[in-house]
Amino acid sequence: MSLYHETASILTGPSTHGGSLKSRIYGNKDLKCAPAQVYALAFESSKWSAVLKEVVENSQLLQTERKLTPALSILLVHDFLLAKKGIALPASHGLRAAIEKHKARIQSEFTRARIRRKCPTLEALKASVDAQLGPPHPRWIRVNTLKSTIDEQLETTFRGFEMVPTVEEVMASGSTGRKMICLDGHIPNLIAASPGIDFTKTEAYKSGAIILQDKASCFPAYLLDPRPEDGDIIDACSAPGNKTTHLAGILHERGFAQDQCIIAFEKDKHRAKTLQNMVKTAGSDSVTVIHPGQDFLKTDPHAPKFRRVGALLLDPSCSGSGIVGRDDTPAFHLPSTTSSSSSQPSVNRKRKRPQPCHSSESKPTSTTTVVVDDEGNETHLATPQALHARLAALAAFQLSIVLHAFAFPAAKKVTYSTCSVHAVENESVVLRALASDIARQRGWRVLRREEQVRGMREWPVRGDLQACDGDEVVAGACVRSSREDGKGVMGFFVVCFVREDEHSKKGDDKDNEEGPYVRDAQGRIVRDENGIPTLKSTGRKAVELDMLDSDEEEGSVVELRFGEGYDGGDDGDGPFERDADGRIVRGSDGMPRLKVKRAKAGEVDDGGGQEVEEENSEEEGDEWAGFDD
Ligand SMILES: C[S@@+](CC[C@H](N)C(=O)[O-])C[C@H]1O[C@@H](n2cnc3c(N)ncnc32)[C@H](O)[C@@H]1O
Repeated sequence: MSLYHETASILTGPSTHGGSLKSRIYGNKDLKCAPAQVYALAFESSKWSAVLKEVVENSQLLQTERKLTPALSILLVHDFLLAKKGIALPASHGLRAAIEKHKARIQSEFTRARIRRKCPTLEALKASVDAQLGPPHPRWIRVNTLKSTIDEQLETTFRGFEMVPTVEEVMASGSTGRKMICLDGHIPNLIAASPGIDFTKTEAYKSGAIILQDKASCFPAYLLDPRPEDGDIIDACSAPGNKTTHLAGILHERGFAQDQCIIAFEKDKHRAKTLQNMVKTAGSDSVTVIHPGQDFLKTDPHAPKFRRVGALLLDPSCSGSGIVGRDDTPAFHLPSTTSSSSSQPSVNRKRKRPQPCHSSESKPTSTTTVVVDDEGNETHLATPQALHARLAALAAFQLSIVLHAFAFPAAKKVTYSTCSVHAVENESVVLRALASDIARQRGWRVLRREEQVRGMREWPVRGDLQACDGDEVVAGACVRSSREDGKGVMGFFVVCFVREDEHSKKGDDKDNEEGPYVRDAQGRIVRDENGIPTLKSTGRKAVELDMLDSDEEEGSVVELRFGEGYDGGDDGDGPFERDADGRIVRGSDGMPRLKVKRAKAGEVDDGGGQEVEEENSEEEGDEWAGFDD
């Protein structure tokens, strides 16, 4: 089979098999031609196909040359007009002859197509066609802090790269061949590198020291802002594990609380294997408990093993509309086989009419909508009804995931994200979740923009106000990104929900965003030799040990490290007094009230101090779930 036949069958074959164009070509063991050659032809012809479609239709090629199919005509005309060496077939070959005998007409139709686009030269037309692809996507690389540091990577993997201040410069370097990087200004430990550079062969990639992860995909773990005092963290929909390992990296930098872990669910057993591999390579297997093949929706939030779950990351399956064309493959436009120039729909998208050179509106207009499943397989939905039904089903599932997360008793923050651009999967799910009974009962609300971690607070693209029913707070809390906004990221959406009782105290006070404890430059809580954190509000330790042990028998001193075995109580609630809702009772300075047996009246004497009260006498053999931040 010739290069043209093989490429045509890839481009017109069922795109629901095998994922992206690149993976369909490189993963195809039956290809006779070199995959790189097939990919180059497929990519370039697709890129030019809107122009070439007009050339083929207006020169009536398909009506006169019956052996040509629409796909073959685009590929052959592409090489005839634009490839340096022309059509890669012997001069006597029937397909080449079928094109070359119409040489004059094809060339004049090509000139007409250029003039219709108001491009004075071929160079201008080429620039216009390239511009339709949008700015090239940078390579986003997250340094895995479990295994390496930014400094180490700058000295090794990125040695020889030019450091520039903006991602725009990095994106532009794709066409110059220069190797540039910039440190991202929003997400810690994230690097943007020049488009097209393959890092999968590097030692750092193979060892898990770097992870190739789009910037937007780093938003959820960063926005969730996991902390030692959050207790266990659930990643509800985990595979392949980008966000699971990101959570681990953030917690590692802050210092995992003892026994604190990430609980990762993945319903699909096959994808769970990928997750297991990724978690292992990233070096986070010791802190991650994977539930392969387990449906998060079937978990019991009230099960004892989840009682310490303080935060959940939800990244459920979605329409994938934000990642269409993630391998930067443009749509493949097919010419009509009838003599009318009104064409059949393109395989992906078609333009309504040619756009002039330098037009800011020269993007193709969608005619069919593509949804991408978790494996990267694409399905083309031709009618608005089909799309509507698909999105409604997805949104119902996504909402159920959010509401299920809201039910975890100790949960105080939840992020919900999709790689969809559709409001029905994004802002609408947020509104429906907020209006739910469980959200109202338990006090769930959105984490307002001004309360978010710095990088997310400063990210400029926010939720759609109209889709939020005009609610500016909700729209501001929602974080969006799109491939078209020139920031080099994929289409994405994320929001964080918090429990009202936990966050209402913080208000707009930026100093409080780090929680109530003093932290060092790395964000780790400052503790004394006993592991006791120091409160910002008082500058004192959160709990004075000596108030516990004065009447204690030797060896029965309560250890107050996060999550560490606490043998001072068997009610599962740890050493502090709790109210009817299970919340730790505090004094006016935020100090938790101890319920340790026989402890003396060990108050904190700064005015707002409280007494350590005598409590349960059966405080043995249970674990303490950590400070309730
Ligand atoms: C968008 S992907 C998650 C990507 C992942 N968070 C990452 O960053 O690498 C959604 C995943 O959720 C899984 N999934 C879907 N429904 C689920 C459920 N009810 N319980 C657990 N996993 C589920 C899918 O199999 C899929 O692997």
